[in-house]
Amino acid sequence: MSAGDDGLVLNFATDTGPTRTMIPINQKPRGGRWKDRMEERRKIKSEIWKARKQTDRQQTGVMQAKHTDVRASESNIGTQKEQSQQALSTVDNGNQANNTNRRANNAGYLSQTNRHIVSSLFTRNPEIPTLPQSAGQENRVSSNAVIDTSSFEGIGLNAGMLEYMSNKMDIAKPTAIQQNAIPVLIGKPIQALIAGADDSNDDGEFDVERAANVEHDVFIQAATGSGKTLSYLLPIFHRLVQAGASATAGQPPSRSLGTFAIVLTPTRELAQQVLETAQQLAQSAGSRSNWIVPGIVIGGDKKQSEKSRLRKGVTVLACTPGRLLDHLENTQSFVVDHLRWLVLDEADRLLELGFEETLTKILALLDEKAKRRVRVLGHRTMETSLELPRRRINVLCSATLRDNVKRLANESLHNPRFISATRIYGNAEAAAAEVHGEDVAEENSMLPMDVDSDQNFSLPSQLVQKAVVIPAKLRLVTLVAQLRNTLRRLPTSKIIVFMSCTDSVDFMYFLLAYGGIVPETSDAQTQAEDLFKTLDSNGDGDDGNDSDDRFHDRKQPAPATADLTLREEDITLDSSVVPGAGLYRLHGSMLQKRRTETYTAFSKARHAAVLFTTDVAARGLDLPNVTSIVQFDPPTGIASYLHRVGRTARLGRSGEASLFLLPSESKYLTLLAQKGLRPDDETMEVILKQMAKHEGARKASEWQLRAGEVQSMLERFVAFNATAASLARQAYLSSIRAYATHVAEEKHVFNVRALHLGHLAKAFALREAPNQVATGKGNNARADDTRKEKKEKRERELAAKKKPKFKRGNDISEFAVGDISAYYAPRVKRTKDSD
Ligand SMILES: Nc1ncnc2c1ncn2[C@@H]1O[C@H](COP(=O)(O)OP(=O)(O)OP(=O)(O)O)[C@@H](O)[C@H]1O
Repeated sequence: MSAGDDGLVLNFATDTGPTRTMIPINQKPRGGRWKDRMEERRKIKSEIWKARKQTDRQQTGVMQAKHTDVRASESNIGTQKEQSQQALSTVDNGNQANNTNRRANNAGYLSQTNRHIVSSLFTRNPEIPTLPQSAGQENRVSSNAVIDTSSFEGIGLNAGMLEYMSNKMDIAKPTAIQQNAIPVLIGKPIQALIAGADDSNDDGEFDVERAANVEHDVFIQAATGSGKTLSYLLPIFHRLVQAGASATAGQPPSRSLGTFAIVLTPTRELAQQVLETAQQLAQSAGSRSNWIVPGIVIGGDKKQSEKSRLRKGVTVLACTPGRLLDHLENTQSFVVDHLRWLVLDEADRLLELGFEETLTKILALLDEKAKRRVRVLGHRTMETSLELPRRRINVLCSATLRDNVKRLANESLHNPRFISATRIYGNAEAAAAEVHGEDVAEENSMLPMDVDSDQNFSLPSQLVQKAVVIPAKLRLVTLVAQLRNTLRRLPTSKIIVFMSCTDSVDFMYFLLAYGGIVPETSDAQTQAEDLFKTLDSNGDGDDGNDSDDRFHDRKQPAPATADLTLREEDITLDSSVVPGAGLYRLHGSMLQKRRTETYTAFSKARHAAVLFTTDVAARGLDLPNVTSIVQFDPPTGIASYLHRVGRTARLGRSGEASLFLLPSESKYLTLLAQKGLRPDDETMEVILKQMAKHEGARKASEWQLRAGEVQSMLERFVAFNATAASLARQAYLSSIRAYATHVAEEKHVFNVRALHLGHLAKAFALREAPNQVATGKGNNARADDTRKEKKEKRERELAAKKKPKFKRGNDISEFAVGDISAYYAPRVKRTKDSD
């Protein structure tokens, strides 16, 4: 093993051995004319091929049985094709039935003569196991839609706001969670209290217990896309508007009173989204409520401008935890004396991202400031005359009810109500008893005790979930097929594709943008392309009628693709691989400005759009009209599954979500089933056949040919474009690293050692054997690595260093490539997506 090698490199090397048919170096024909050498080479290969043919058939028995309909046979192939193959002499497909694939594959490997031997897409794939029976998702009736029989007026919200909401925001009726949460948060009881009594005890001191008996903290738990944001923002605005309206004439409220409500979110995008909703509600409040000013403080923005915003006064503040704590500690002009609401949105994600300590500090600081103020001024201050809650109301929102969320609830909520879409749970006595550690009747408990915390989440019932088991080699082409099929069915679809790391996002974004453009080729490559065309136009034994124009990829113009790079400023790119779709990408390593622009652009897109993203977009983001989710890389943890698929089927709309799994990962469906999630199974074959059918295949059996063509097209692009090649390698490595970070309970399903790394390379359109990926050196590639090539490579690398392809927001990306040994002992933690 060389110095740079390690276990993984060994793994790469040994893993891929059986898939190749290579000419041993000592048998390589040398000297003589080029044509003679090619002829000689062909003969040697043919010998090796024959020897292995028998083994191949046995090994590929399962896949073969499924695909016997591939009808092209060796005997039908015309003389011209034979000659062309001799000239190409690149791919050994290894069996007769897959001869049609060879034609496709040849296209991708033309420039790779005597470099790499790549196995066929459909051979030597692992067996696809029979999936556990899905429950059949019959209940398609929407579970998170608005309730037709209810109204906001009935709940008692401000009439002026309701009119604006109905006219301008198209929000006229509440959802179930809003119907339950808003009345509790409007806090009618406190108005009764203010009318008759105060909250002082017999000694004249402020009686927290007494106030707590009428102002409830709230835990809101409801399905994704059920309108949780409005269920806490509407009551806040309603009460601020009411307070402003009832203020005494001489003492109108002003923004200088500081912040009345803080909404903490785990990600910057979510904070942005909360801000936008708050701004709309501020508009709805009318000109008399001009003092209600929403604002935002998030990491990634200039702190100075945030400070000056806070100095002017922000009434309702959306923020991420790190930056909020920073301002609480360091910004003198940040007034929280009158804070009346603290909302922890997506509480489970806040905890998952490791914000527990930050939250504890924030809560302690806010409590301390509140006490100091009461000590100095007494509780009868200006804002209490504003008919606002007497103390800070804490609200926790979550779509799941995991143990850590329960703990946070117990620690941070006083006298809480547990509110779900179907019930309001608990009461003050029960809550108090719970807080004091006493046994309480189950029906009175603050949080339901009978539920398994993992199971206690709900998905919209109208959401159609699917699982597709796909061999590694076919993942990429199946993704392309899935996207094309969806856009054909729903031409203005918005699709989100979830990936495990930022490098994969960057790669897929770039690949699907430019990968369908036929690259500008060198003379040798042009010659090879011509041969491929000749081969096609002369028939190849299929039916003699093949033409270059059947599949649109070949009609693409041929601009210079070699110079294409990934540019930070490209918020969206038109896809050459999924025609008609605009592509977007979003991840935690992008500059905040770009993240915001992307989020806004994707949200506003009126055309077909595909967003590649990490889990940064999984939680809470309300991206309107998303019709489909594709989990290209499986989620880490069930909660992540839930939140990812929850980006569609929002507010009563329909939606579908597909989960891509490797055959070795199909056990994941059992894990999902244990949590009550039973996606329908769909086969890769159906997806690929659908694509072929719509793209010119005349016979059902041509689906493999079509898949091969698409794969070849993408591999060819990666081979010819330096940026794509580099992105592909980075993505390949980073995704394996990300794979090693699956949670402990799932490690037996997502075992990095079970990955076939050679096959996996194809999912990144890579033709290099993984050992070359890992070390930058190949076995037989180096033979023709001439001095000139090396010099060119050095120059390219130098140029790339001078002119970075794109600037990263942070120093390290999520799972950025680093030390290979980190696969087995990952040292870099996931970077936080916020702050
Ligand atoms: N009553 C309503 N009528 C019409 N639209 C609504 C209503 N309530 C909320 N919406 C809209 O529904 C979408 C989803 O709301 P929201 O993002 O608050 O859901 P959520 O429950 O927080 O989802 P998640 O759990 O994924 O964060 C938003 O676009 C919001 O404006």
